[in-house]
Amino acid sequence: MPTFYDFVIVVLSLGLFKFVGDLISARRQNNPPIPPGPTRYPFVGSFLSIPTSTPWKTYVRWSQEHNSDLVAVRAFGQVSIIVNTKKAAKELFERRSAVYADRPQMMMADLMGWGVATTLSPYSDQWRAQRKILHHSLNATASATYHPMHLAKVELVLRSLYLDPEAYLGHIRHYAASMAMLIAYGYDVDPKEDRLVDVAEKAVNMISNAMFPGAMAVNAVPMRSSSHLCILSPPRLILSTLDVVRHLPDWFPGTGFKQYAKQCMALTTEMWEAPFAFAKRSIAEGTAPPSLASAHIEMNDARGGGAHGEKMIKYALGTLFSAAADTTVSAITTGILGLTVYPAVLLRAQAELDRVVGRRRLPTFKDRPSLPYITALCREILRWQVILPLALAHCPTKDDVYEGMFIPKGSPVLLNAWAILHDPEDYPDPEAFKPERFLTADGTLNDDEVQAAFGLGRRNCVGMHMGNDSVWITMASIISIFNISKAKDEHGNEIPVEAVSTDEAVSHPVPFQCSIRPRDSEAEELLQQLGRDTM
Ligand code: HEM
Repeated sequence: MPTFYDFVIVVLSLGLFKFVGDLISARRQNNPPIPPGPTRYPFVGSFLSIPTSTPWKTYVRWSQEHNSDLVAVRAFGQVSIIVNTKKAAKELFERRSAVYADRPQMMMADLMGWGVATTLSPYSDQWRAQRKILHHSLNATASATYHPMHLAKVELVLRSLYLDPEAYLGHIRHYAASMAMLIAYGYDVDPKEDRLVDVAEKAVNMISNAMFPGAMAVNAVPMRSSSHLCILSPPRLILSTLDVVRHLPDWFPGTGFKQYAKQCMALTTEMWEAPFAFAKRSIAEGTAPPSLASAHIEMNDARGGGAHGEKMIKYALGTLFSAAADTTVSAITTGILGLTVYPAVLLRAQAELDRVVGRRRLPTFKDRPSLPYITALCREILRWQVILPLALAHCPTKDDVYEGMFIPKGSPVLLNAWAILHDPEDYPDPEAFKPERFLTADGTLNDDEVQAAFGLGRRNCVGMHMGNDSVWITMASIISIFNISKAKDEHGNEIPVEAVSTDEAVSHPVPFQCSIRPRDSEAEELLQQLGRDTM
């Protein structure tokens, strides 16, 4: 990881451009004021106030202090805007979606090999081509065709939890990775150790760390505009700065980040290429199982899409794995955390399952309409510990004004999904894990599908149906078979569990211990039956 020295060098070099930045922003003097925010000092602006830990909470506080839906951080001439209310988020990301469909481009993401991913691509033909492939493969109807795969993989999760409950996180990781790899490439993941999964997980971790505020000073150098970590604005000027920084030799002080980027680039290259090469090889050998890769390669060949079309498929499917696996793991782990800390929720969920499904079989997707409490529980998981608390940064393609506040073209605009999903007006007692908040008085589901957890507007999550399916079937199945509670130490005392999540772009519960045991002999019998069927 880069050192503090890297940080100082990059910040100082950015400062050199402050004067020119001011000149350019003077052009905008006639515009309304930017949204309020923390005190801005000469030269650094509000750089020193940018929070590095749970920033989403600090942004809510600023929003309340200034009585404003939007707050802004201004540092070294660059403005980043944070959208903290549902009203403003709907207006900007949904009603003005054509303006807010772009992503800020980070030099660091590009150096790490992530610039081609659907998630981080600018609003461009490349993004449209990849989004079309993913939408075709992940819309509600397509996602329903993966239900049998979910059921088979969830049985493996249950069996693994039975045999080795302490390693629950590994079992969940295996489930999420194997679903994504199977759907995308027809590739069956090795449960013990799998090179392709290992590589992709490491690459995802590296970008998730690099995108978090304060994690990587070089994020301060944007490529085309910037992200909320990226601190300077005038694009052309920055490009020249970027060229200097990017091409400095590795021994040059302050360029430690390049090593980090190089390590990641090796991983991302393998992540894009290796599984796709596997799919192509199996097509050529006539052994390819049905997968998105084989379907899209066939369609691309039929329409003469050539090498460019194939590249789009490769990046779209590589993105599928990287976007699906980590988020799904975080959601399911959050569910286990919620049940560990709130035992009454587990009992109510088990009662519903017992009434509707009984004890002699596992729940299936067909039971979903009759299990509103389980669905409410899954919504509460996504609301309670928001998985991407600040979603992914958008940026406007032209200058804009919201309620008298100026939003400069190209500035990173962040959806504070955490703020929206923890607004006490909509979610009283927001820190508590209460699935019933999604039920009406007569016990049916209300119409709040926690959209903000999946982002809003044209760049919202294209995999939300598959994400919801994964969380729902895994939670329903685990709850129907296991009791989950706090683990005990060697003296029989409960080990306390704190519901805290990590400071990353994709936030995960901080590792915690829990006890996962079959509910009773009936559950154990069912588990043994699964063992016989799946061995
Ligand atoms: C519970 C699980 C998931 C959560 C909470 C989640 C959340 C999100 C969020 C917040 C965004 C950013 C939206 C924005 O910028 O406004 C996003 C984007 C995205 N997600 Fe998900 N996601 C989940 C699962 C998945 C799955 C399973 C897939 C694929 C199978 C997927 C694929 C994507 C892609 C490709 C994007 C980028 C969209 C774009 O930039 O056009 N996600 N997701």
